[in-house]
Amino acid sequence: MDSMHPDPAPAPPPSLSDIKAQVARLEAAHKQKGLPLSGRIIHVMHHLPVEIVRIVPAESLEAGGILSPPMTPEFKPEDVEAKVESADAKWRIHARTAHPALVSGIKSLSDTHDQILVAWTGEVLLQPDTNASPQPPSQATFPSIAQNLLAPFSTQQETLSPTSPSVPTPPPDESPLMVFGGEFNDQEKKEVETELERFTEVEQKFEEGGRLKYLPVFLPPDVSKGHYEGFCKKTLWPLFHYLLWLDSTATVPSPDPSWLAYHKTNQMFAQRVAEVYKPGDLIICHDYHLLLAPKMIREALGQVFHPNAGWGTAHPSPAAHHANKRFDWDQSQQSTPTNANNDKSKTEKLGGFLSNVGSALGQHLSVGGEHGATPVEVMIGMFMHTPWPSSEIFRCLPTRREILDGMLGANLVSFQTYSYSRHFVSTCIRVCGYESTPGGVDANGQVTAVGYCPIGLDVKRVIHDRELPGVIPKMEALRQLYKDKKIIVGREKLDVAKGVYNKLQAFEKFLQVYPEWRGKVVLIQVTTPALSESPKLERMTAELVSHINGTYGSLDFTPVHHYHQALEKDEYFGLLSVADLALITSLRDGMNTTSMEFILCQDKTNKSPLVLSEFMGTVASFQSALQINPHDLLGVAHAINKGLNMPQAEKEERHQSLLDSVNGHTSYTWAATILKQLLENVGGEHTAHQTPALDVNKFSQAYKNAKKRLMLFDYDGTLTPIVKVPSHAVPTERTLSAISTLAKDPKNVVYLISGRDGDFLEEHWGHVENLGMSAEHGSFVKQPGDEEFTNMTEALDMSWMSEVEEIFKYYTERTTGSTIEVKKASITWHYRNSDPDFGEFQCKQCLDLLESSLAPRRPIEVLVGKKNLEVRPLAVNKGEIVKRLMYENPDADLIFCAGDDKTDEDMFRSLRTVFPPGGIHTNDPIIMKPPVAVTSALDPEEVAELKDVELHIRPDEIFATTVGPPAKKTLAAWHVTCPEEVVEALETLLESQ
Ligand SMILES: O=P(O)(O)OC[C@H]1O[C@H](O[C@H]2O[C@H](CO)[C@@H](O)[C@H](O)[C@H]2O)[C@H](O)[C@@H](O)[C@@H]1O
Repeated sequence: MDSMHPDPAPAPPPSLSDIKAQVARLEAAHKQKGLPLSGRIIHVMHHLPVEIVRIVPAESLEAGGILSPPMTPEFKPEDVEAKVESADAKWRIHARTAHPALVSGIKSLSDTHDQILVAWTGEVLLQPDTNASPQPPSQATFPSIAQNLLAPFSTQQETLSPTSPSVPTPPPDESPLMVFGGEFNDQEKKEVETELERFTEVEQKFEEGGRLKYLPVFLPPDVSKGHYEGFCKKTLWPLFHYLLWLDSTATVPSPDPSWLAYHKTNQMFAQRVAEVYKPGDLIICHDYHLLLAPKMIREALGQVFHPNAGWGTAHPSPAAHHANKRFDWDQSQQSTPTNANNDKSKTEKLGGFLSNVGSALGQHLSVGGEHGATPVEVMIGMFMHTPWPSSEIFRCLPTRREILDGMLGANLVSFQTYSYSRHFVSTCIRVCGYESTPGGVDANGQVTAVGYCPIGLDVKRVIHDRELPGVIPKMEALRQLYKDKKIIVGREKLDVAKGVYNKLQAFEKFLQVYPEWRGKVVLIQVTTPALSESPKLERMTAELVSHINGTYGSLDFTPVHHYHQALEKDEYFGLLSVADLALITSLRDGMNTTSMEFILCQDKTNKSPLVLSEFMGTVASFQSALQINPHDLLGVAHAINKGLNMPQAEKEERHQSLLDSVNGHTSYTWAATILKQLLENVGGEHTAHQTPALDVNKFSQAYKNAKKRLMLFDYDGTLTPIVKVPSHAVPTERTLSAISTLAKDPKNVVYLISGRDGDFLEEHWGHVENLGMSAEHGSFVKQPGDEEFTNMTEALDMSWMSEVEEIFKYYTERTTGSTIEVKKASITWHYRNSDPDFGEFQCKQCLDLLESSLAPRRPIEVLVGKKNLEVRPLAVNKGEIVKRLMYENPDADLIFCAGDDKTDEDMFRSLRTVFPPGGIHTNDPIIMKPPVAVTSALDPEEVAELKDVELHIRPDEIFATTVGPPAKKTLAAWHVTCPEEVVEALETLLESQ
């Protein structure tokens, strides 16, 4: 390895067939366990891999109106001021080169799955119908490198080249294209949908595999512009590429209109997904354009999110039931037009159907199918194609929380590299206070798995392109042109993050420190315009090129050839094939496909070395490249020299290892792996089991019917939200009032069962009449009406407290912000206010120490709480207190018990374990023996006098309720999402009596 980077080299990749077999096994296992997978995947990505052209009669374009210039910089607005008058539009669809790795990856899953691709139409181009048949683009339109050789920096129109070797791609007409700047009416939307269906039918005839349907999202132009050119390119892109401070425009206005467009776009995508979703579909959202989509899709599908507790299911309404008739693939296939005559009616049917479902979605939507059926888990994956920055960078984003919560709506978030995934986890911990667990990011009990898998090339396509008949002549021409010279090649967008300027500086340094190479090496640098054109960067680049050429060139020799234009395929692959070295110096890049294409092209020729920036996703897989820090110009110069002098045997060895990596991590293996990762993270214990929302009506009815009720409440996180400082967690008036009213009712026995000490409980709850309290996890109990707490630990050895306190002190001194809460019979170490990562790390260390050194020889139990570690006597816990209360109140015919954290699970367990294993089959009472919490405080003689009691309660009269998301692992039978909902449920209950 030539440099340091944080990513481990990936293990040799499994073959595509192995991954696909794993996918099939996972799907079969899920189905067997009752998860009804539909066999469909809905992909959600920014724009369709097509270009939509609207053909309008030439005479219908006239000055002024609704057109706007396309994003290509060479377009002049004055050329395109025109408007459309005729409704008689026709459409033409072309394949387009957009994200070929992603698109080929998606397509490769069509052999096993029916797929839908939900994406924006892209800018729709307008073309006057001159009745002229389309002309293939002539060579003259795009001057070749050879023709351009001595031309200075120039700007040329970018070519659109087909993505697939076999798909028919009508060449662009030479008549000028303009962008349709208006909104689509319903008729036009239907027409575009029909054309897309027709296009995909044709496309699929040429491609292997199954069906992939394109479902366009029609964004109003101001929304699509604000979304992409605005928030995506001006805010997210610089942020994710560490360019925040390089561009003064990164200062975000407030409110940021581009954020509103981003939000709106994600919402429109989510609604479009909801229109076609069927229970059992897998949904995969792609890239930074759609970070809010996972959460919004859940919302559009009727799941509700609570910031403190994750996802729950919205209560379905009759409208929802009606709307739950889903878009059916086969039905839509039947209505796929087969000839021009029946196109219209059938497409109208489809369009009408979609818009009906869409409007119903505007109200409520249940994802569970028929009423009463168990809702099918909504399964969402998200893949980030760009880098993910350090949390220190990400936290500058004003909308950071919304973005993270949006992404965490997914079951899985996956990245290109391990280090991006690590940054993401750390960001969730630092920005949101969520926790990192072995399963992923835990957002209050809702776990999102975090993975990584580098994307690769569509190797078949590149091999095909590399062997196009036009490539060899281009290679020969280039060799002839640069006879006796070494060729260094680079091809990037002219975007600061791509590091072209640094590359030129490093090349200059190389010529400075290795004078022997002067006149013997050329750098052919091709750049394509970035969307956010930076005239400053263009100018600086041009100036530096002139400077290098002026300094190191001569009348008949130019060391740097810079072409700011798109290349013809032949030229591009020819150039990659003949090069003696590829130089890629990105300052930050999610992945980089040029380096992979270079490796594939070199397989047929020189096996030339690759000099690669260590700040790119690719680098982890390319250990055999000459890895460089692009900021270290001298280091890059040395690497160039090393590469140019490399012995052939070493070149071949390095090349083989790079080639193995390219062949092992293709776009196909990537897509199959993402699918596998998603399947590994759905239908599990956490996600498949959804604890139902507390049925308040049922609860109220049972409460009304009951003659005696046990009402048991945990405190922190149940009756009051978790806050930073423990002493600030005080009850609200509403909470006090609800609990006081319950406690006043003679039919009720009401207890707080808390980890807090008696003093705290007394201070805030002591005035509530008839309220029982259990403090410090059952170490102290105060019966309703009593004045004092009884110490249940009196007889216990408590000498361990000072030892624990010593250990906690050690960690407190070393963990800024952490504190110790010493109670009477237990002790808590809090790290909520410490650095989140470090606090968690220290907590794990401390836990290890306590469990390995103290717990085996002392009568203690160590509990991991909410950003705390607690140690309490082994003999007491909240579960024992619950048993004691059941024993003391055997005639109770309703029990409500609410809690939020792990210690409260002891209560829920006790409520279950009093019933015989295998359930109750008769009306016979349940015999309960005196529990430890009763016997431990008594002499043996007193114990002997105690009797078993008969309980008459039935499981459905017990409302064990956890506070947290439905997917939380719990023994409770019901859930509410937050403390406010506990109080609301009590208020509803009291009002209904
Ligand atoms: O059994 P509980 O009533 O839920 O009490 C458990 C512990 O809660 C308190 O700590 C937790 O809540 C604090 C206030 O919201 C929060 O700052 C802290 O991070 C949480 O861990 C309390 O301080 C402990 O003594 C209790 O044992």
